[in-house]
Amino acid sequence: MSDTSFLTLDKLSLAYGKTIAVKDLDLDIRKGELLALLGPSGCGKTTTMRSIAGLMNPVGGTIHLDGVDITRVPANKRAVGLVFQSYALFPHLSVFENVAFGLKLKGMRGAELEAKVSAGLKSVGLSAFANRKTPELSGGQQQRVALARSMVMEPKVLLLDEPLSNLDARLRLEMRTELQRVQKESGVTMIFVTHDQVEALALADRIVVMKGGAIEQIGTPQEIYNHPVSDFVADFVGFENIFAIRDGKLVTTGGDIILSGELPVAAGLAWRPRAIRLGAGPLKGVVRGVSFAGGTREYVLETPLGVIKAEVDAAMPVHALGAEIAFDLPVGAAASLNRFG
Ligand SMILES: Nc1ncnc2c1ncn2[C@@H]1O[C@H](COP(=O)(O)OP(=O)(O)OP(=O)(O)O)[C@@H](O)[C@H]1O
Repeated sequence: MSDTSFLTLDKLSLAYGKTIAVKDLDLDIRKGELLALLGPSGCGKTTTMRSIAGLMNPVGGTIHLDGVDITRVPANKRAVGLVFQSYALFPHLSVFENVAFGLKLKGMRGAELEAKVSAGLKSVGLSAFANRKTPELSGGQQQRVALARSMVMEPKVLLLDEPLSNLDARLRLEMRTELQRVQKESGVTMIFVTHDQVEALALADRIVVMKGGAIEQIGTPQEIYNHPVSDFVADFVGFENIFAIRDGKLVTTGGDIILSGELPVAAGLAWRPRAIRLGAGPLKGVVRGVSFAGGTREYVLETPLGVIKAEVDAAMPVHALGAEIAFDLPVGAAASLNRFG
Protein backbone atom coordinates (compact mmCIF):
# COMPACT_ATOMS: atom_id res chain seq x y z
CA MET A 1 0.00 0.00 0.00
CA SER A 2 1.51 3.37 -0.94
CA ASP A 3 1.42 6.36 1.44
CA THR A 4 -0.91 8.31 -0.79
CA SER A 5 -3.38 5.48 -1.29
CA PHE A 6 -6.90 6.04 0.06
CA LEU A 7 -8.54 2.93 -1.34
CA THR A 8 -6.27 -0.05 -1.82
CA LEU A 9 -7.07 -3.31 -3.55
CA ASP A 10 -4.39 -5.84 -2.76
CA LYS A 11 -4.18 -9.08 -4.74
CA LEU A 12 -7.96 -9.02 -5.06
CA SER A 13 -9.48 -12.12 -6.63
CA LEU A 14 -13.17 -12.45 -7.37
CA ALA A 15 -15.15 -15.42 -8.63
CA TYR A 16 -18.64 -16.55 -9.56
CA GLY A 17 -18.61 -20.19 -8.47
CA LYS A 18 -15.66 -21.72 -10.27
CA THR A 19 -15.38 -18.85 -12.78
CA ILE A 20 -12.58 -16.47 -11.83
CA ALA A 21 -13.69 -12.98 -12.94
CA VAL A 22 -10.83 -10.93 -11.45
CA LYS A 23 -7.38 -12.27 -10.56
CA ASP A 24 -4.78 -10.80 -8.18
CA LEU A 25 -5.75 -7.21 -8.83
CA ASP A 26 -3.54 -4.55 -7.21
CA LEU A 27 -4.81 -0.98 -7.31
CA ASP A 28 -4.06 2.17 -5.28
CA ILE A 29 -6.64 4.95 -5.55
CA ARG A 30 -5.87 8.40 -4.17
CA LYS A 31 -8.16 10.57 -2.11
CA GLY A 32 -10.22 12.90 -4.26
CA GLU A 33 -9.36 11.07 -7.44
CA LEU A 34 -11.75 10.49 -10.33
CA LEU A 35 -10.77 7.09 -11.63
CA ALA A 36 -12.16 5.29 -14.68
CA LEU A 37 -12.28 1.52 -15.03
CA LEU A 38 -12.17 1.04 -18.78
CA GLY A 39 -12.38 -2.16 -20.75
CA PRO A 40 -14.46 -4.34 -23.05
CA SER A 41 -17.49 -6.31 -21.93
CA GLY A 42 -16.65 -9.10 -19.51
CA CYS A 43 -13.22 -7.81 -18.42
CA GLY A 44 -14.29 -7.58 -14.77
CA LYS A 45 -15.12 -3.88 -14.29
CA THR A 46 -18.52 -4.36 -12.67
CA THR A 47 -17.29 -7.28 -10.57
CA THR A 48 -14.47 -5.13 -9.19
CA MET A 49 -16.96 -2.36 -8.32
CA ARG A 50 -19.32 -4.84 -6.66
CA SER A 51 -16.56 -6.04 -4.39
CA ILE A 52 -15.58 -2.48 -3.40
CA ALA A 53 -19.25 -1.81 -2.61
CA GLY A 54 -19.38 -4.95 -0.48
CA LEU A 55 -21.90 -6.74 -2.68
CA MET A 56 -19.50 -9.60 -3.32
CA ASN A 57 -16.93 -11.29 -1.11
CA PRO A 58 -13.46 -11.79 -2.58
CA VAL A 59 -12.01 -15.30 -2.82
CA GLY A 60 -8.60 -13.77 -2.17
CA GLY A 61 -6.94 -10.47 -1.30
CA THR A 62 -7.96 -7.44 0.71
CA ILE A 63 -9.62 -4.03 0.38
CA HIS A 64 -8.51 -1.13 2.59
CA LEU A 65 -10.35 2.19 2.74
CA ASP A 66 -8.91 5.16 4.62
CA GLY A 67 -6.55 2.91 6.57
CA VAL A 68 -9.20 0.34 7.57
CA ASP A 69 -9.50 -3.22 6.27
CA ILE A 70 -13.06 -3.36 4.89
CA THR A 71 -12.71 -6.69 3.09
CA ARG A 72 -15.35 -8.32 5.32
CA VAL A 73 -17.27 -5.21 6.39
CA PRO A 74 -20.96 -5.33 5.29
CA ALA A 75 -21.98 -3.07 2.40
CA ASN A 76 -24.04 -0.68 4.55
CA LYS A 77 -21.14 -0.07 6.95
CA ARG A 78 -18.49 0.80 4.36
CA ALA A 79 -19.23 4.45 3.56
CA VAL A 80 -19.12 3.47 -0.10
CA GLY A 81 -21.89 4.80 -2.35
CA LEU A 82 -23.05 3.13 -5.52
CA VAL A 83 -24.93 4.75 -8.41
CA PHE A 84 -26.43 2.11 -10.64
CA GLN A 85 -26.70 2.33 -14.39
CA SER A 86 -30.49 2.10 -14.01
CA TYR A 87 -30.46 4.80 -11.25
CA ALA A 88 -32.81 2.57 -9.14
CA LEU A 89 -34.97 5.50 -8.01
CA PHE A 90 -38.28 5.02 -6.18
CA PRO A 91 -40.95 5.99 -8.74
CA HIS A 92 -43.70 6.63 -6.18
CA LEU A 93 -41.58 9.09 -4.20
CA SER A 94 -40.78 12.70 -4.99
CA VAL A 95 -37.28 13.86 -5.90
CA PHE A 96 -36.92 15.23 -2.37
CA GLU A 97 -38.04 11.94 -0.79
CA ASN A 98 -35.69 9.95 -2.99
CA VAL A 99 -32.72 12.03 -1.94
CA ALA A 100 -33.87 11.99 1.70
CA PHE A 101 -34.34 8.21 1.78
CA GLY A 102 -30.91 7.10 3.01
CA LEU A 103 -30.61 9.99 5.45
CA LYS A 104 -33.98 9.08 7.01
CA LEU A 105 -32.84 5.48 7.39
CA LYS A 106 -29.93 6.87 9.38
CA GLY A 107 -32.45 8.63 11.63
CA MET A 108 -32.09 12.16 10.31
CA ARG A 109 -35.23 14.30 10.58
CA GLY A 110 -36.55 17.87 10.55
CA ALA A 111 -34.49 20.93 9.70
CA GLU A 112 -31.24 19.03 9.41
CA LEU A 113 -32.76 16.64 6.87
CA GLU A 114 -34.35 19.52 4.98
CA ALA A 115 -31.04 21.39 4.81
CA LYS A 116 -29.02 18.34 3.70
CA VAL A 117 -31.44 17.34 0.95
CA SER A 118 -31.82 20.92 -0.27
CA ALA A 119 -28.04 21.30 -0.47
CA GLY A 120 -27.82 17.98 -2.33
CA LEU A 121 -30.45 19.03 -4.85
CA LYS A 122 -28.80 22.40 -5.30
CA SER A 123 -25.43 20.80 -6.00
CA VAL A 124 -26.90 18.95 -8.98
CA GLY A 125 -29.11 21.85 -10.14
CA LEU A 126 -32.44 20.25 -9.21
CA SER A 127 -33.79 22.60 -6.52
CA ALA A 128 -36.79 23.47 -8.65
CA PHE A 129 -37.77 19.79 -9.05
CA ALA A 130 -37.96 18.73 -5.39
CA ASN A 131 -41.67 17.86 -5.51
CA ARG A 132 -41.73 16.05 -8.84
CA LYS A 133 -42.13 12.28 -9.01
CA THR A 134 -39.06 10.73 -10.60
CA PRO A 135 -40.85 9.19 -13.65
CA GLU A 136 -41.71 12.79 -14.63
CA LEU A 137 -38.03 13.63 -15.06
CA SER A 138 -35.76 13.32 -18.09
CA GLY A 139 -32.98 10.71 -18.09
CA GLY A 140 -30.39 13.34 -17.25
CA GLN A 141 -32.47 14.66 -14.36
CA GLN A 142 -33.00 11.14 -13.01
CA GLN A 143 -29.25 10.65 -13.17
CA ARG A 144 -28.80 13.83 -11.12
CA VAL A 145 -31.26 12.59 -8.49
CA ALA A 146 -29.32 9.31 -8.24
CA LEU A 147 -26.10 11.29 -7.88
CA ALA A 148 -27.56 13.61 -5.21
CA ARG A 149 -29.04 10.67 -3.31
CA SER A 150 -25.60 9.08 -3.04
CA MET A 151 -23.71 12.30 -2.40
CA VAL A 152 -25.84 13.38 0.59
CA MET A 153 -24.72 10.22 2.39
CA GLU A 154 -21.19 11.68 2.27
CA PRO A 155 -19.53 8.48 1.10
CA LYS A 156 -15.76 8.13 1.28
CA VAL A 157 -15.90 6.61 -2.17
CA LEU A 158 -18.64 6.87 -4.77
CA LEU A 159 -18.89 4.15 -7.40
CA LEU A 160 -20.72 4.79 -10.65
CA ASP A 161 -21.54 1.92 -12.98
CA GLU A 162 -21.73 3.13 -16.60
CA PRO A 163 -23.24 6.40 -15.32
CA LEU A 164 -23.83 7.98 -18.72
CA SER A 165 -24.72 5.01 -20.88
CA ASN A 166 -28.51 5.47 -20.66
CA LEU A 167 -28.36 9.05 -21.93
CA ASP A 168 -28.48 10.28 -25.50
CA ALA A 169 -25.33 11.79 -27.00
CA ARG A 170 -26.09 15.43 -26.13
CA LEU A 171 -27.14 14.71 -22.56
CA ARG A 172 -24.14 12.47 -22.10
CA LEU A 173 -21.85 15.39 -22.85
CA GLU A 174 -23.80 17.63 -20.48
CA MET A 175 -23.75 15.07 -17.65
CA ARG A 176 -20.06 14.43 -18.22
CA THR A 177 -19.33 18.05 -17.37
CA GLU A 178 -21.82 17.93 -14.49
CA LEU A 179 -20.25 14.82 -12.99
CA GLN A 180 -16.80 16.33 -13.23
CA ARG A 181 -18.00 19.54 -11.57
CA VAL A 182 -19.77 17.74 -8.70
CA GLN A 183 -16.71 15.57 -8.13
CA LYS A 184 -14.26 18.46 -8.07
CA GLU A 185 -16.52 20.63 -5.87
CA SER A 186 -17.17 17.88 -3.33
CA GLY A 187 -13.70 16.34 -3.49
CA VAL A 188 -15.23 12.89 -3.14
CA THR A 189 -13.21 9.97 -4.46
CA MET A 190 -15.08 8.54 -7.44
CA ILE A 191 -14.64 5.44 -9.52
CA PHE A 192 -16.71 4.99 -12.63
CA VAL A 193 -17.02 2.09 -15.00
CA THR A 194 -17.14 2.63 -18.72
CA HIS A 195 -16.40 0.82 -21.93
CA ASP A 196 -16.24 4.15 -23.77
CA GLN A 197 -12.67 5.35 -24.17
CA VAL A 198 -13.74 8.89 -25.12
CA GLU A 199 -15.67 9.19 -21.86
CA ALA A 200 -12.78 7.81 -19.80
CA LEU A 201 -10.27 10.13 -21.47
CA ALA A 202 -12.49 13.18 -21.05
CA LEU A 203 -13.46 12.64 -17.43
CA ALA A 204 -10.91 10.72 -15.46
CA ASP A 205 -7.81 11.84 -13.57
CA ARG A 206 -6.47 8.33 -14.14
CA ILE A 207 -7.66 5.41 -16.21
CA VAL A 208 -7.35 1.73 -15.37
CA VAL A 209 -7.57 -0.36 -18.55
CA MET A 210 -8.72 -3.89 -17.75
CA LYS A 211 -8.44 -7.03 -19.82
CA GLY A 212 -9.57 -10.53 -18.85
CA GLY A 213 -9.92 -9.80 -15.13
CA ALA A 214 -6.53 -8.09 -14.79
CA ILE A 215 -5.09 -4.60 -15.17
CA GLU A 216 -3.47 -4.00 -18.53
CA GLN A 217 -2.40 -0.39 -17.92
CA ILE A 218 -2.90 2.41 -15.39
CA GLY A 219 -2.17 6.00 -16.36
CA THR A 220 -3.39 9.52 -16.91
CA PRO A 221 -5.57 10.06 -19.98
CA GLN A 222 -2.51 11.54 -21.75
CA GLU A 223 -0.36 8.52 -20.92
CA ILE A 224 -2.98 6.03 -22.03
CA TYR A 225 -3.77 8.02 -25.19
CA ASN A 226 -0.18 8.66 -26.27
CA HIS A 227 1.72 5.74 -24.75
CA PRO A 228 -0.36 2.58 -24.73
CA VAL A 229 1.72 -0.28 -23.33
CA SER A 230 0.23 -3.01 -25.50
CA ASP A 231 -1.59 -3.69 -28.75
CA PHE A 232 -4.74 -4.28 -26.67
CA VAL A 233 -4.67 -0.79 -25.13
CA ALA A 234 -3.62 0.80 -28.45
CA ASP A 235 -6.58 -0.78 -30.20
CA PHE A 236 -8.89 0.29 -27.39
CA VAL A 237 -7.87 3.95 -27.54
CA GLY A 238 -8.18 4.43 -31.28
CA PHE A 239 -4.91 3.32 -32.89
CA GLU A 240 -5.65 1.55 -36.17
CA ASN A 241 -2.36 0.49 -37.67
CA ILE A 242 -0.84 -1.89 -35.13
CA PHE A 243 2.09 -4.19 -35.88
CA ALA A 244 4.27 -6.55 -33.90
CA ILE A 245 8.07 -6.31 -34.13
CA ARG A 246 9.98 -9.58 -34.37
CA ASP A 247 13.71 -10.00 -34.94
CA GLY A 248 14.03 -6.24 -35.40
CA LYS A 249 11.41 -6.17 -38.18
CA LEU A 250 7.80 -5.15 -38.47
CA VAL A 251 5.61 -8.25 -38.77
CA THR A 252 3.27 -7.75 -41.75
CA THR A 253 1.47 -9.86 -44.31
CA GLY A 254 3.86 -8.54 -46.94
CA GLY A 255 7.30 -9.66 -45.75
CA ASP A 256 10.09 -7.20 -45.00
CA ILE A 257 8.95 -3.62 -44.97
CA ILE A 258 11.26 -0.64 -45.19
CA LEU A 259 10.29 2.34 -43.13
CA SER A 260 11.88 5.74 -42.88
CA GLY A 261 13.46 5.66 -39.45
CA GLU A 262 15.09 3.05 -37.24
CA LEU A 263 12.78 0.63 -35.44
CA PRO A 264 12.94 1.00 -31.65
CA VAL A 265 13.52 -1.93 -29.30
CA ALA A 266 9.86 -2.71 -28.65
CA ALA A 267 7.30 -5.50 -29.01
CA GLY A 268 5.30 -3.51 -31.53
CA LEU A 269 4.42 -0.16 -33.09
CA ALA A 270 1.08 1.53 -33.51
CA TRP A 271 0.05 4.52 -35.60
CA ARG A 272 -3.10 6.54 -35.35
CA PRO A 273 -4.66 7.15 -38.79
CA ARG A 274 -3.54 10.78 -38.75
CA ALA A 275 0.09 9.75 -38.13
CA ILE A 276 0.24 8.12 -41.57
CA ARG A 277 1.86 10.32 -44.22
CA LEU A 278 0.07 10.17 -47.58
CA GLY A 279 1.37 11.26 -51.00
CA ALA A 280 5.07 10.56 -50.42
CA GLY A 281 7.21 7.83 -48.90
CA PRO A 282 8.78 4.43 -49.58
CA LEU A 283 5.52 2.42 -49.52
CA LYS A 284 2.68 2.10 -52.00
CA GLY A 285 -0.98 1.37 -51.51
CA VAL A 286 -4.24 1.36 -53.44
CA VAL A 287 -7.16 3.48 -52.23
CA ARG A 288 -10.04 1.13 -51.35
CA GLY A 289 -12.10 3.58 -49.34
CA VAL A 290 -12.31 7.32 -48.89
CA SER A 291 -14.74 9.21 -46.69
CA PHE A 292 -15.16 12.84 -45.79
CA ALA A 293 -15.18 13.44 -42.03
CA GLY A 294 -15.57 17.20 -41.74
CA GLY A 295 -12.10 18.64 -41.18
CA THR A 296 -10.41 15.48 -42.34
CA ARG A 297 -10.67 12.76 -44.97
CA GLU A 298 -10.28 9.10 -44.04
CA TYR A 299 -8.63 6.62 -46.36
CA VAL A 300 -8.54 2.85 -46.37
CA LEU A 301 -5.51 1.59 -48.28
CA GLU A 302 -4.76 -1.90 -49.48
CA THR A 303 -1.01 -2.26 -49.06
CA PRO A 304 1.70 -4.93 -48.84
CA LEU A 305 1.50 -4.48 -45.04
CA GLY A 306 -2.21 -5.24 -45.00
CA VAL A 307 -4.98 -2.68 -44.65
CA ILE A 308 -3.77 0.77 -43.58
CA LYS A 309 -6.12 3.45 -42.29
CA ALA A 310 -5.03 7.04 -42.80
CA GLU A 311 -6.61 10.38 -41.99
CA VAL A 312 -5.47 13.61 -43.62
CA ASP A 313 -6.56 17.22 -43.64
CA ALA A 314 -9.63 17.59 -45.86
CA ALA A 315 -7.93 20.49 -47.66
CA MET A 316 -5.33 18.09 -49.09
CA PRO A 317 -5.77 16.86 -52.70
CA VAL A 318 -8.29 14.01 -52.93
CA HIS A 319 -7.04 10.55 -53.99
CA ALA A 320 -9.69 8.68 -55.94
CA LEU A 321 -10.83 5.13 -55.32
CA GLY A 322 -8.48 2.69 -57.07
CA ALA A 323 -5.59 5.18 -57.26
CA GLU A 324 -2.15 4.01 -56.24
CA ILE A 325 -0.48 6.38 -53.80
CA ALA A 326 2.82 6.54 -51.98
CA PHE A 327 2.77 6.67 -48.22
CA ASP A 328 4.94 6.37 -45.16
CA LEU A 329 4.62 5.06 -41.64
CA PRO A 330 6.94 7.51 -39.88
CA VAL A 331 8.59 5.59 -37.04
CA GLY A 332 8.87 8.80 -35.02
CA ALA A 333 5.10 9.23 -35.07
CA ALA A 334 4.38 5.72 -33.80
CA ALA A 335 3.64 4.60 -30.24
CA SER A 336 6.09 1.92 -29.05
CA LEU A 337 4.34 -1.05 -27.47
CA ASN A 338 6.01 -2.98 -24.64
CA ARG A 339 3.75 -5.98 -25.03
CA PHE A 340 2.08 -7.60 -27.98
CA GLY A 341 -0.52 -10.36 -28.10
N1 LIG B 1 -23.56 -13.51 -12.03
C1 LIG B 1 -22.54 -14.05 -12.71
N2 LIG B 1 -22.37 -15.39 -12.74
C2 LIG B 1 -21.34 -15.96 -13.42
N3 LIG B 1 -20.40 -15.25 -14.11
C3 LIG B 1 -20.53 -13.92 -14.11
C4 LIG B 1 -21.60 -13.24 -13.42
N4 LIG B 1 -21.45 -11.91 -13.60
C5 LIG B 1 -20.35 -11.76 -14.37
N5 LIG B 1 -19.79 -12.96 -14.67
C6 LIG B 1 -18.57 -13.18 -15.46
O1 LIG B 1 -17.49 -12.52 -14.84
C7 LIG B 1 -16.67 -11.87 -15.82
C8 LIG B 1 -16.58 -10.38 -15.52
O2 LIG B 1 -17.87 -9.79 -15.65
P1 LIG B 1 -18.17 -8.26 -15.36
O3 LIG B 1 -19.65 -8.08 -15.34
O4 LIG B 1 -17.40 -7.82 -14.18
O5 LIG B 1 -17.55 -7.58 -16.64
P2 LIG B 1 -17.67 -6.08 -17.14
O6 LIG B 1 -16.30 -5.69 -17.53
O7 LIG B 1 -18.34 -5.25 -16.12
O8 LIG B 1 -18.58 -6.25 -18.42
P3 LIG B 1 -19.78 -5.29 -18.99
O9 LIG B 1 -19.11 -4.10 -19.57
O10 LIG B 1 -20.43 -6.17 -20.01
O11 LIG B 1 -20.68 -4.99 -17.81
C9 LIG B 1 -17.27 -12.19 -17.16
O12 LIG B 1 -16.59 -13.28 -17.71
C10 LIG B 1 -18.70 -12.57 -16.83
O13 LIG B 1 -19.20 -13.50 -17.76
